[in-house]
Amino acid sequence: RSVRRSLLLPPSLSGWPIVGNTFQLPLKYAYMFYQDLEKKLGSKIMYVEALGQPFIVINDARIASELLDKRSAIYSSRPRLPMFELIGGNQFFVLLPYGDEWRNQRRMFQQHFSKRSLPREQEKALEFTRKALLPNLYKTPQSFPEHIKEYVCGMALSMVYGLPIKRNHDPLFASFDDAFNAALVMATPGKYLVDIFPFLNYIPDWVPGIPFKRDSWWCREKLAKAFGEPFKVVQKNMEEDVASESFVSTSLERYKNDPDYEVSESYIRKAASQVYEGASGTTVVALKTFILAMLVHPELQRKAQEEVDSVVGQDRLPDFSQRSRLPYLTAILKEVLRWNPTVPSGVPHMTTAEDVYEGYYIPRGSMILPNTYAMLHDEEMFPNPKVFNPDRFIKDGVLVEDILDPMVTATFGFGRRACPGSHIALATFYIATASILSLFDISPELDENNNPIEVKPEFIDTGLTSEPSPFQCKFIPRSGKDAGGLLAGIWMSNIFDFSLYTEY
Ligand code: HEM
Repeated sequence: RSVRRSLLLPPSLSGWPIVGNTFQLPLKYAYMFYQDLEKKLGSKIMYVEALGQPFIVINDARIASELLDKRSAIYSSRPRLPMFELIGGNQFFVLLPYGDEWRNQRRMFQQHFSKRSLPREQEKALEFTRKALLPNLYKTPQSFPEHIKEYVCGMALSMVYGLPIKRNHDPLFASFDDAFNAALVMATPGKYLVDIFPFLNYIPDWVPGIPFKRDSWWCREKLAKAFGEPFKVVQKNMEEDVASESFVSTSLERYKNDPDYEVSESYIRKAASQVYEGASGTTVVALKTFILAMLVHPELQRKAQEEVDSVVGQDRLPDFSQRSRLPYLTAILKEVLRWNPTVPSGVPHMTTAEDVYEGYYIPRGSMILPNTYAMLHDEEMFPNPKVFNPDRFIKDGVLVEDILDPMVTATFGFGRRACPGSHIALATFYIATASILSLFDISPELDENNNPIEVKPEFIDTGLTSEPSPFQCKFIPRSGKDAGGLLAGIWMSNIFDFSLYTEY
């Protein structure tokens, strides 16, 4: 029996019969629209409805935590995206509904990528920073967006499959990118009628000329090939006893005596694809936002460089031992995550039972949108939220505690679905940024008359992330530092495994 009785839904826009608010809701920059809507409705929890689907929008971190953290037993499912399921997108457990398959894949992920084993991932991040990111920025700085992407994706692939990755243009990147781009285009909500009318899914496969079926087979094959091939290589390497430690090899070993081995193997293969997907776009966006912030605020860049130099010194590169002694850099990284929230609309959750919150009725099957952008741009908590100002997070050289911390709250989601890779993301974010600041000045590119090209920070809503609009800049080795010598020292050292950059 419903608890609804005479309860009201959260404040809402008035809509039309049947279609509800469908035509009032924007497809792009929805997080800004909902931030404005909060002012109109005077509430940080709101209700909208599109074609019968209820949405609860939450603009406040406390409310999000009350519901998604504290009542996570009923707030942890995901909405179904029929086209995404057809192309095999449900192999990414980020999109699986709450249930056993999701639980099993997430458990496998957390067994390998636990906080306890962070030092292993830190070592990998350090290695890729020093042997891929920094040399690439040194040699061809103008291609920095490509270097950042290859750095993050290479590291993710190495963590997952343990296969050697080339420093540039590894064939695995192309195959994964190709599959992902195809999947992203197809999964754009509303591109195919099946997303709006899921019953179309029941048209038998033999009926000719159904575009969504044809396209979905094509894309499914691409995804299966991209994720299947490296998985098979790891299995072969394990048989020959030459596999490196990775998520796939350790998980296959862990479950080898499982009576349901075949099921576990398929979960491991699917969960592996998730790491690449989870890590790549998000971490790349955070790093690009950092570069943009440093470019347009040279005075803050200088201050952070001074701090890094004073702790790390002139003749070596940063490592993880200095992390806690760099509070100003930490404040900058918090501000980067706040200024341009990486996943501004959050990833939607779905309720599996009806609920009541502060007298408002929350229907079962509601899509819950934790509006990260609104939480991190709350004017009361963060005055002038559009201004990049790391001083919000630090006072007299000490990190302040009575402020919402974007490294802990909102950025990485909520409750049982919160990002299980946040510790790896933050470690990568730290080591990449500290190393860049230590070795390079990020400065404006010059035009044909040798005048600095002015860059205005702008961000594009890609559907999932908020990506800085393309911009140019230069990475100039810092004066007084022997950047080339420091990098050469790393290449000569035998601490690192050079096979990392052999051909795949
Ligand atoms: C700056 C970097 C990153 C950001 C901002 C980010 C953010 C997020 C967010 C917002 C979610 C959804 C949380 C929710 O539903 O409440 C998520 C889920 C997830 N992330 Fe991340 N993430 C980042 C990096 C990573 C990395 C490096 C990995 C892997 C090593 C990763 C793996 C995952 C996985 C597996 C999920 C799915 C969790 C589930 O549905 O149970 N993420 N992430």
